[in-house]
Amino acid sequence: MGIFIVLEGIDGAGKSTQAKLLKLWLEERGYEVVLTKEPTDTPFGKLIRKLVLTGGREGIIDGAKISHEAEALLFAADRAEHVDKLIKPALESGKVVISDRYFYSSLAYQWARGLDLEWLIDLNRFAIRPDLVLLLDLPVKESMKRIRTRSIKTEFDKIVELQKKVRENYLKLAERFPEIKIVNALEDVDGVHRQIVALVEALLEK
Ligand SMILES: Nc1ncnc2c1ncn2[C@@H]1O[C@H](COP(=O)(O)OP(=O)(O)O)[C@@H](O)[C@H]1O
Ligand SMILES: Cc1cn([C@H]2C[C@H](O)[C@@H](COP(=O)(O)OP(=O)(O)O)O2)c(=O)[nH]c1=O
Repeated sequence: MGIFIVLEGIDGAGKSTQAKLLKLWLEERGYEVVLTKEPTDTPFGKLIRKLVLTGGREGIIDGAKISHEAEALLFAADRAEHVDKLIKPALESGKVVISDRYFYSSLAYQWARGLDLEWLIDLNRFAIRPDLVLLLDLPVKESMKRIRTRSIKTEFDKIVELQKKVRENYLKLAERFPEIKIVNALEDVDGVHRQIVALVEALLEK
């Protein structure tokens, strides 16, 4: 059976940067690595980007923003296919799977939108639990600097408010799910990579 590692964190935490570095580090040590992400690049993921990530401008009914429940169901549908068609087969063939976001994003973000956490956990019960979840944690003001969010003031304040709630949710989830390990994402790229390597080495030694 392969090894399943997930990177989580608020927008701009450094997940994609670290996922690429971790893939290289593992490949240099002879592991076969599949790097993937959620939302995926399948039709499900494309639909999510169209309906959800455009701020719902292209909502199903005359551009109306879709409900948070429908959003959660879309992310879960994308994940069901992701697990069935990519993650499970890759693990069964002994590969290391690194996913940039997974069901913990649904818990942190959709919970921040006011949905019931237990419902969200139930909705994602099919999702196989990773061996290690690397939570890249940092203050929102730093992450916002990194992604240089360009938006009008009111929008920006709303984004910051949401990201603060999401960060708090992730930290609460880390108390509930032992597979989540907190990484100080404030350090420079190499400093964050070194923290991640230490956690992955500990996992590989198990
Ligand atoms: N440790 C770091 N310190 C400073 N900037 C970083 C760090 N890690 C990534 N960045 C930069 O921050 C931005 C967001 O990084 P990215 O990996 O895309 O984050 P995410 O995938 O979590 O949204 C990119 O411009 C990236 O180059
Ligand atoms: C996977 C997932 C992501 N999200 C959110 C987190 C991010 O704000 C957004 C995905 O953005 P991001 O991870 O940056 O993907 P992309 O590289 O396509 O921009 O979707 C959820 O709300 N729930 C989920 O289940």
